[in-house]
Amino acid sequence: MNHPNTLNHRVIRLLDASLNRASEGARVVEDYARFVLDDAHLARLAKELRHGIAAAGGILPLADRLACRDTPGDVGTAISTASEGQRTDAWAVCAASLGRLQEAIRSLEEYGKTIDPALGARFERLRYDAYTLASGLGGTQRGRERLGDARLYVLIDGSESSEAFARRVETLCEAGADVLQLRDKSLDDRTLVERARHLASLCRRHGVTSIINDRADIAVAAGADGIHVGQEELTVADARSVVGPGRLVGVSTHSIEQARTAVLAGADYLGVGPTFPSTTKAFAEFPGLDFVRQVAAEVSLPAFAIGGITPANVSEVVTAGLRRVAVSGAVSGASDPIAAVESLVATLGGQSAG
Ligand SMILES: Cc1ncc(COP(=O)(O)OP(=O)(O)O)c(N)n1
Ligand SMILES: Cc1ncsc1CCOP(=O)(O)O
Ligand SMILES: [Mg+2]
Repeated sequence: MNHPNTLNHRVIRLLDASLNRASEGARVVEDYARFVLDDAHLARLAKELRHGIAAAGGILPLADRLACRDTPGDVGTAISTASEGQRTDAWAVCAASLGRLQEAIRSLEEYGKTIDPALGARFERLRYDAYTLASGLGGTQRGRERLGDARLYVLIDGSESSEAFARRVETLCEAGADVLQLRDKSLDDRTLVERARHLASLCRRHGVTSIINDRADIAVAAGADGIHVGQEELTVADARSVVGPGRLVGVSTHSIEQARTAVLAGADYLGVGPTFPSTTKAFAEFPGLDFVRQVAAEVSLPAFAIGGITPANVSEVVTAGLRRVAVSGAVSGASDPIAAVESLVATLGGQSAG
């Protein structure tokens, strides 16, 4: 390995500038996650990345870096582009910094190899960490923009007929549901896609989000807004490869580790549960309200608590920190589904959904 003092001082100068760029970029990203999103998970990852960059750069003593620094003589300080001065909002600032961060780490990786191949490999790993962070932030941003203040998410089956299904969808849209999911494991594919088309067009008319459970192909064929996948089904990447960037991909999660993984995979929202015993689906384990509290404490991606939630217990979910819930039995099994929707919406209302 070359000792830094024996290196061409111009390479040290370049590495010094890239280290500054990378750690400053990571700080700008960390500030967005921390202060704009209130997202402890992504802020922690950005901070860890910043520290990883500083630790890898520690191979160059600060005294050597400063000795080689020549800001007044830097020909690049006078070069600027019009787009650098224009940032429409805080996300545009964060997105630009994510790009700069990745570029700076790439420069550190390539020129770092001239000091020690292991340094190049270290920055390569940090570059992948930066890509993963970007995916988590991008998904979080997209999910928050697409789902806004959506609070009540209702899962429905395909009903006994097309007409009954359309009536049910209309009723739930008018009553105040924000998201409707077609979840029917018994219908044949032709009937499923026919119901899914009804769902997509009626929801679009009412400004309600339409989701298809499990089936990315049917979501695309029907023109629905998105797909929901479980832990044993398509991964976010595989679902995304089918539905594209314009549709939502939601993921069921049952632990905080699964929630963190789904965020970094670029999910647009999370299902968080099961919260309570459900009459719709049997479960061996219940992460319950503790899991709701964990997600609320560190994830800013839209997260819907699910499982056994009713008008009678929904306030416990709100107290635990989530104002978004997904329900099935509480609405479909109610003698008065409209009243059930209205009661849930009333309890979930108030401050921002987060
Ligand atoms: C919003 C929402 N959350 C969780 C689920 C459950 O999905 P999954 O774990 O894949 O189980 P099935 O619904 O496929 O039985 C969901 N559908 N929606
Ligand atoms: C599909 C699913 N996944 C977790 S809970 C659940 C069922 C939700 O239905 P209910 O609100 O009736 O418990
Ligand atoms: Mg599923």
